[in-house]
Amino acid sequence: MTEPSPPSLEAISSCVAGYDPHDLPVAQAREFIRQMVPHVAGVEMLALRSALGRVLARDVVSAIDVPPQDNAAMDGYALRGQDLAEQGETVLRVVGSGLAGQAFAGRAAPGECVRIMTGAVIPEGLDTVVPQELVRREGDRIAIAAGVARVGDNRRRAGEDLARSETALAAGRLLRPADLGLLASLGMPEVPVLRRLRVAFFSTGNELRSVGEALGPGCVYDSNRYTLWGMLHRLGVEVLDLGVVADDPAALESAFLDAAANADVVITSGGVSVGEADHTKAVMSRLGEVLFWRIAIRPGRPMAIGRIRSGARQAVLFGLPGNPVAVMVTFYALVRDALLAMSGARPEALPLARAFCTAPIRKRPGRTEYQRGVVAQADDGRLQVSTTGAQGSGILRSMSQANALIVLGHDQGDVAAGEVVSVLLFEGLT
Ligand SMILES: Nc1nc2c(c(=O)[nH]1)N[C@H]1C(S)=C(S)[C@@H](COP(=O)(O)OP(=O)(O)OC[C@H]3O[C@@H](n4cnc5c(N)ncnc54)[C@H](O)[C@@H]3O)O[C@H]1N2
Ligand code: MOO
Repeated sequence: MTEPSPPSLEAISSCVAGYDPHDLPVAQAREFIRQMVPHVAGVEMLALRSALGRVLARDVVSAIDVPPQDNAAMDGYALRGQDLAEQGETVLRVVGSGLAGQAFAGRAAPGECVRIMTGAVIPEGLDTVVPQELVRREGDRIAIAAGVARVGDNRRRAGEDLARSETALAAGRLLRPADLGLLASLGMPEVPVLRRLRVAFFSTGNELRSVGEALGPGCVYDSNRYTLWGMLHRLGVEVLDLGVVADDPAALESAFLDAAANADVVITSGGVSVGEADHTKAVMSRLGEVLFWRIAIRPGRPMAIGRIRSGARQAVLFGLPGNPVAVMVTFYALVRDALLAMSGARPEALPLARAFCTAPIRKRPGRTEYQRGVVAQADDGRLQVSTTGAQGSGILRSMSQANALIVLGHDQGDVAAGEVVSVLLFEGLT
């Protein structure tokens, strides 16, 4: 059997309404990429802790009730709700006690109750737990005032967290700390996850020097491999750093072939604009099916997208612009979700918060802008945002100082002080 060949880039572009490679709105670029990227196959079983940040390969269905039995939510006394008097005091005899992991073995008759601790199984026939703070104890009796307890209080039901046969987590879930705990609560020592996506990356440009090297005249240090490494690492993909590649056709070709032979995705930075010195675009085109877009985005206008072949293998290519902020913005706006989808994860839209601007922002309609912002809580409790200052796409400091991206939509014009905008917060709890 042969694998069906993926649709050509031309076929995909004809399916994306409003596709214009010379001025491509971000939404259309994202839709194109969504249709283009294949998904990894291959499942491995991992010990629970090793599965953090990995993609669940199959639905996990609970084989047990969690909790397995009705149990107490408070330290106090388990009783029959029916015994609670509507008026006056209810007086009950204490006939034993139940601890978590050591249930009360006897039976409590009407008019009797059992001392119980949080997590202990509620004895048969009893249905209500009254916290000890609400009870007056005298010898082997307790007295409860009318109205302080109702039938069913503080009873945690069997299966109320997860019922047997219920889907606990669906395939495609990117496993977070709570998920590891949930799987552990089902007693699962191992979990099936998809293999990690392999992403190779390198920087192009003769002016680039690696950290630790001396800077010659006209040279700059290569920062893109560090931001890219960080963003990829956080996504949980396997990263393959192929270094800095000189702007030389043979060196570029060998780097692309190496990358495509060993990875599912190749990400480069630099050499995708209109400059004369660059061989990058020519080599990309020779080795695969590659489009050179001009996206209606700022920063990050030029970008190469396509597929590169190495023998029988084919890798998806993202040729990001060289400017350091453009690399990060295009990664978050266009590449991140694609890598998650390729990894088999169900895409979850990044949460956009709303904040008011402390100062006006200039914005031209007809492109999506991602300005670097600092979000803080204003005195009235609302979120406010201000830009980090100069927004040039070579000013990486703006990204480092920011704690959010201010996302100004395609049709948005100038923003007035006090106007509310969308912000993409960098840090979350997950
Ligand atoms: N005439 C035009 N010039 C430019 C255009 C345009 O449309 N017409 N677009 C500009 C935009 S927007 C961008 S973005 C850049 C993208 O150019 P390239 O992708 O070809 O990138 P380079 O020219 O190689 O580099 C741009 C800039 O970034 C620095 N750089 C590159 N790689 C790294 C790295 N790994 N670490 C740190 N800095 C890096 C490089 O030194 C350049 O300064 O083109 C504009 N020009
Ligand atoms: O699109 Mo470029 O990234 O602004 O400099």
